[in-house]
Formats: sequence, structure tokens, C-alpha cells
Amino acid sequence: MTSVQMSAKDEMVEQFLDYASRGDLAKVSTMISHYSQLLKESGRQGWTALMLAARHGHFDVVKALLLNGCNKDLVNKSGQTAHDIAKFWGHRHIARFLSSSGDVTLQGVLPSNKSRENETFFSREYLNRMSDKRTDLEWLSAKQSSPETVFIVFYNLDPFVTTEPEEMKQPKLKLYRFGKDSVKEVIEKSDTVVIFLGVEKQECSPSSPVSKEDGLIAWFALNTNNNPTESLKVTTSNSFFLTRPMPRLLMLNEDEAGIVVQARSVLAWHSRYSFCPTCGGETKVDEGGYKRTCLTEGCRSLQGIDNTCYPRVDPVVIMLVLHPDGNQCLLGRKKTFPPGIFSCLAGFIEPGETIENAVRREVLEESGVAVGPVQYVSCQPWPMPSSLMIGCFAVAVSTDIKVDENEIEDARWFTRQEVIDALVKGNQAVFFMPPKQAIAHYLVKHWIGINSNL
Ligand SMILES: NC(=O)c1ccc[n+]([C@@H]2O[C@H](COP(=O)([O-])OP(=O)(O)OC[C@H]3O[C@@H](n4cnc5c(N)ncnc54)[C@H](O)[C@@H]3O)[C@@H](O)[C@H]2O)c1
Ligand SMILES: [Mg+2]
Ligand SMILES: [Mg+2]
Ligand SMILES: [Mg+2]
Ligand SMILES: [Zn+2]
Repeated sequence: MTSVQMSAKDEMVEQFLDYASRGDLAKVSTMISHYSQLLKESGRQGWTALMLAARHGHFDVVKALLLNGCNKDLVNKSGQTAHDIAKFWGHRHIARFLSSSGDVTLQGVLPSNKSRENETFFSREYLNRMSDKRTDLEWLSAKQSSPETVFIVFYNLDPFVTTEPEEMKQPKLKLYRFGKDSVKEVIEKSDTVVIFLGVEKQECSPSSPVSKEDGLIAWFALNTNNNPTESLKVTTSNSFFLTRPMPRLLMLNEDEAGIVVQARSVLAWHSRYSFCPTCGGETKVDEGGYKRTCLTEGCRSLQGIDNTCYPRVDPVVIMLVLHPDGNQCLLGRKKTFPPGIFSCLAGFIEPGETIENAVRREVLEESGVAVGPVQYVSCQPWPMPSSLMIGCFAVAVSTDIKVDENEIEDARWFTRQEVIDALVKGNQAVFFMPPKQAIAHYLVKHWIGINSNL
């Protein structure tokens, strides 16, 4: 390392220690979020930031440093820990906090995450995808002409659904299951894309007829941009294309919601990527709809693994940011939300970014709040058109809010009680929650459910 680099680093450490001595929580948090190795640094006489914050009685800085994983057992050149220092200078609450076994650190604020998988709406897998069959053209073709095979139909990415008359008040929608003869005409049209979804898991459908060939009931989905109503042979009333999919897709039953998210995301990819993104040439649909192969000889997309050939999934972090006091959470609203709704902050993960860093960046960008520990909770495929919402809890290490008005309209800390009211009191609450099928709702409920005595 050159002397210039050395002095730049020394200067940064000195500044960090100075902020800790003066109790500047925002500056300390921002520096840690950029250079976490600062937590290990010490200055004159081996004093760390934790020791300096303890010396000067800055409880919030001590907490933030510990939440970020600072080692409280380090000693200075006089052999004192941060705890010894806090005690010596009479900051009893800090000494008590440092001697407690770190309860108020990560585990204290975050609900415990018992490693069970948390199921969200859209996440249930009703079908076995059988990806090995996607290249078996003979098998796919036999299944497409089998009378047991189920076809679901989309028009401009809206699924054809049906509802029972007695359920009309609060309709639970079902996918309309077409047989091969009903969709024959539509499949033959040149703009129609057909994809293979999978086969029914045997245990899910004990009453279904069993296919004669191999006992597997295959499902296919198709999308067309020309209204297919005339050519489809529909035998029931109360059946229609589900236009304005959001929020109406949330009325699907849970088993079929998982099928729709798979089908709609892949079909949306086909409708947006008609040509090769590498050379602009024509492509053909391969692998049961899970690949588009460029037809231009020598195209770079044909060499090695090329991700433009495969359907895309866009990872999005969505996070419930918890206040360091463990009793409030940060929610925000976009201008486009219906009046009164506040939700978890969210944002697309960028290339080369971890889930944790995306959470920290998006929260800082949108609300100005610095985040320390991040814990994964659950995820949700989201068919608008192909996001994977990655739900996390995160602990704030600074609490002042400065909203980026380009992204969101408002962000606030809500108390546990306000959140409980929003969940149970509806109109009398100070704000509204997103619908129960959204992972934002799930995260909030999970936080309340685990930590409260409800
Ligand atoms: N904010 C919420 O409460 C919430 C809740 C549920 C679902 N979602 C979904 O999460 C997604 C991301 O949230 P956000 O809009 O706040 O993200 P964001 O904060 O990253 O901001 C969105 C902006 O990011 C850019 N962007 C970067 N990568 C993109 C990509 N792959 N696709 C589209 N735009 C991209 C675009 O300019 C876009 O306007 C949205 O699609 C939204 O439907 C958000
Ligand atoms: Mg953002
Ligand atoms: Mg956002
Ligand atoms: Mg973003
Ligand atoms: Zn190409």
C-alpha cells in the first residue's frame, strides 16, 4: 500500500472514530454501510468506535455498532473493553446493555425465523414442471393430442376464467380447463404461442381421469393477441377473459394462482421478445416454450449459454424495515397507490448485487434510512410480468426519513399498534394495508404475529 493510500485510509478511520465520539448516528451508519471493515478499526491507544461511543454516553451509536456486528470484546491498550469504559464513566444503561448477551442486537429486533418455508399467494406448485420432457418432441406432441390434456387460454395475457353463480358475490375464480378439440382452431393460428406447463401431481388430483399412456395429465397454456372467443368452444356461462389482471388475479384460488404466475410470466416473455435480442433476427419457440432459438446462422446467442434465449425473472427485494426500538416499522406509498395505502419499500436488484445490499441501497435511496442487518423471510413470484419478490426483514440503524419524491410520495414509521389497527380495524385505522395476497401484507403480519400476544 502506498503512503497516499495509507493516509486516505487513516483519515477515514479517524473521521469514523470522531463521528462515534460525537454521537453522530447518521454519519456512523452511512460509513458502516459503505465500509463495514471500519467496525474493526481502532485509533489512538487502541480505542474502537464502540469504546468511544461508550465513553461519551451515545447509546444509539453503541446500539447501531452492535447491530452491525461490532465485536464488543475487543480491549484497548489499557486492557479495557467498551463495557469497562461505559461503567467507569458512569453510563450505566450502556454498561448494562453491553453486558447483556447482545439481546437487543439482531435477534432482539428481528422476529425469530424458524427455518420453515413460508407460503405466499402465487407460490403454490400444483403441477410438476417435468422439465426433462421439454425436449421430448414426440412426448409433447402426443400429450397435445391427448383427450385428457388440459389447455388454459390467454388473450393478450389475460387468462380465461370461470366462476360459479352462487359465488358471484365474492367470486373465487377458476381457470377454465379446455380440451384439445376446443382450442384446435386457436392453436393453428400463426400468432398463437403454446407452452408446456407440466403434469398434475398425482396426489393433487385423485378424482381426475388417468391418462392411458403414462398416467400423467399434461397442462399447456396458450396466448393469442387476436380475440379467440369465437373459435373457443365454451360450454358454460359466467366465463370470461380476466381483463385488468391486477388486482383481479388475486381472486384466483391458491392452487391455480401458481399455474397462472408460471404461464403468464413465460407467455409475457414471448410476447415481448419476439425477435432475437442479440441480432434482431427471427427466432423459433423451443423446449416446450422455455427457449427461443435465433434462426440467424452465426448469431452469438447460439454459442454457449446465452441468457437472452430463456424466459426472464426479475428479482425484487421487498422489505419491512424495523426501527431499532423493535416497536415500529417503516412503510411508504407510491403516488399510484390507492388513497391511504402504505406498503413495504421495494426495488429491483441490480446486476452484481446481493439481496442484502439491494435492501440497504433501496431503503437508503427511497427513504434516507440506513439499514444494518437483513434477514430473508419468504418470497413470492409476481406475474407483473415476471418478478420474484424477495421478502426480508431489515433493521434500521438510523431513523430520520428523507423521501426520494421521484420514487415514493411518503414514508413513515408506524407503531406496532397502528399496524395492528390497520390489520383488524379497517376504516378506523390511520392507514390501509395492501391486500392479504401481497407479500408486503404477509411480512407485516409475520412481524406482528411473531412478536405480539395477539
Ligand atoms: N413498492 C411496493 O410496495 C411493492 C409491493 C409489491 C410489489 N411491488 C413490485 O415490485 C416491483 C419493484 O418495485 P419498485 O417499482 O418500487 O422498484 P424500484 O424502486 O427499483 O423502482 C422502479 C424503477 O426501477 C427501474 N428498473 C430497474 N430494473 C428494472 C426492471 N427489471 N424492470 C422494471 N423497472 C426496472 C425503472 O426505472 C423503474 O421505474 C414493481 O414491479 C412492483 O410491482 C412493489
Ligand atoms: Mg427504488
Ligand atoms: Mg421502489
Ligand atoms: Mg431501483
Ligand atoms: Zn440472433
